[in-house]
Amino acid sequence: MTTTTNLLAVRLAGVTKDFGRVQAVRGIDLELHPGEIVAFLGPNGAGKTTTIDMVLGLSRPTTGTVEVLGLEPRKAIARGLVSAVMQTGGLLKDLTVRETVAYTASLFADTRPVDEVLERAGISGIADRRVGKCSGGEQQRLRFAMALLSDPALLLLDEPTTGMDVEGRRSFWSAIRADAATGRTVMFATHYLEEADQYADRIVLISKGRVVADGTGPQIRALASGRTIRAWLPGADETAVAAITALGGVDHVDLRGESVTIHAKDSDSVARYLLTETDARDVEITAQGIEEAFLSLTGDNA
Ligand SMILES: Nc1ncnc2c1ncn2[C@@H]1O[C@H](COP(=O)(O)OP(=O)(O)OP(=O)(O)O)[C@@H](O)[C@H]1O
Repeated sequence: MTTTTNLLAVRLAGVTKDFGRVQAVRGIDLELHPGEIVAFLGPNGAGKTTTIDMVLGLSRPTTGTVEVLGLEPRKAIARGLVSAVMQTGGLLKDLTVRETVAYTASLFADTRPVDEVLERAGISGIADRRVGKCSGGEQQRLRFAMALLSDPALLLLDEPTTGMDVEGRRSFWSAIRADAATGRTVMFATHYLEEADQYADRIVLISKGRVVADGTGPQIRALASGRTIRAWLPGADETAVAAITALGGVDHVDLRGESVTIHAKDSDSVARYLLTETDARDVEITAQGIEEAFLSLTGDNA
């Protein structure tokens, strides 16, 4: 693999991208270090594909700069430093898995051996199978094998497991993780918090074209660790809301009529307060699910 010591794998500085009046990316600053596996997590339309396309040199930012291994993206691609695993296309059904990789290898001057990339992608055992007979997950591992031919320092994957079953997903990611242990930088886009949490070293959460959180899986999950407390609070008004908001660990209070909904890290002290200091009734506490927390972090439950 081409060494990239001390160079950032990816650097985005003040990047925006407009499509006419649509602001797909609204100011992203991001640095990926060599060897990191980074999930780009966000809901539909967050700007994941737009950003990945800029890193791949397929489009240019409206403002700001994108660098890949210290180079302009197109230069990095031309030097074989970057590969992508796309979701669809590019496979001929009648070729076998090995023929597909060998054919792709024949288009380039200098590649890793076909058997080596088949092994790395975990598909040596199905090398003689026709592509048309491969499952969606096997076809994705084949695309991964093709992407490894240039031995890229950076691998980009845009929602690589969409439509795969649980087992397909698991084998796909175990191949990616085993390969990344060699020092390759991997950046992947996903909708799935679970997938980001399980397979990435770092999660960059994006929403509406901006980074809204950046951390390890446990750090992102901690952001999502709150509780929701609902209660009936007779005579509740703005003063009551202010008193609850002032309690430690309360993130958000919403009052509709006399029904109050509180998001808090410390649900016990909120419940204690409601039951001892107010006339609250029907106090109910629920754990904030990971998906619910994700939606509240990305502001998509508004
Ligand atoms: N070529 C284009 N022309 C106009 N608008 C575009 C274009 N490409 C993307 N957009 C818009 O930019 C926003 C971001 O889209 P993008 O595809 O980057 O999001 P995403 O996070 O990858 O979403 P998904 O998970 O659905 O793929 C969306 O509002 C989308 O409709």
